[in-house]
Amino acid sequence: MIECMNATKIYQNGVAGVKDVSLSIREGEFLYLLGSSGSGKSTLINLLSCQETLSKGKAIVCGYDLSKLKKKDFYKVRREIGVVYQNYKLLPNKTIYENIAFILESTDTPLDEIDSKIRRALTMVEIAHKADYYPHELSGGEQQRAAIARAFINNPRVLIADEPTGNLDPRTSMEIFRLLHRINKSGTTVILATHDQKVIMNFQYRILTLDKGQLISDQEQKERGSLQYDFRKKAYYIV
Ligand SMILES: Nc1ncnc2c1ncn2[C@@H]1O[C@H](COP(=O)(O)OP(=O)(O)OP(=O)(O)O)[C@@H](O)[C@H]1O
Repeated sequence: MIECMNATKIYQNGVAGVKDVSLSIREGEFLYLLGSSGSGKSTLINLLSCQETLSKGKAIVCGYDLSKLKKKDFYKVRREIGVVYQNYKLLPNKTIYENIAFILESTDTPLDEIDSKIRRALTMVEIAHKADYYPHELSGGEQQRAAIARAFINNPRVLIADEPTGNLDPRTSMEIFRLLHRINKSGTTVILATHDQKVIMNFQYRILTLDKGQLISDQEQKERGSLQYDFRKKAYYIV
């Protein structure tokens, strides 16, 4: 589904956002992208979702070779990849419903399908009753659910979440993690970037760790159990 071979991004100021990253992500995987601030998580996400272009190396995403893809065809990759951001990026002057409709209208979805698609997506993220609210009228967790519904509305093959719980309390964060896992169970590949190394989820997962733009480890965990949050230790753990 995603293959990177020495993928490198050098910004105009000479800083390497990511350097010689090689990895392979299979369809349906749930994986964490860990790394401290500045380690290159957002750069890698922006490369994979065609928000940035490669400086060197190769990346193949959903069958598209990004090193050869023309700018006019970037939308083909973007429709396969939904991205969720820490600060939600919802349009403030549109209701939640309109925020999602905006995406569907720009992809030529037939008008008679728009309403049912939006209702289904909002039901999936459990905020159907807030469809006509504006973003500022929602809690952080609800706004993130709306952002997930928006990213998911075109059934992308990959959902990438860049620090989706950075602004949320632990309990709400856990609800968002559970939601992402539900989405993964339905077959979507999920990549969750975070610098919170204490986050541990309750089923099979893989952790890629970046440091100074380089991939320094790639581990797979097969542990299963149920997820608990320890408020004293401020950590998630499996029981
Ligand atoms: N547009 C840019 N121009 C120049 N340098 C950049 C740009 N964006 C990121 N960088 C640099 O690239 C490196 C990786 O940044 P990146 O934002 O990918 O890290 P990150 O792991 O996502 O960090 P955080 O967790 O703080 O969001 C950093 O040194 C950063 O300063």
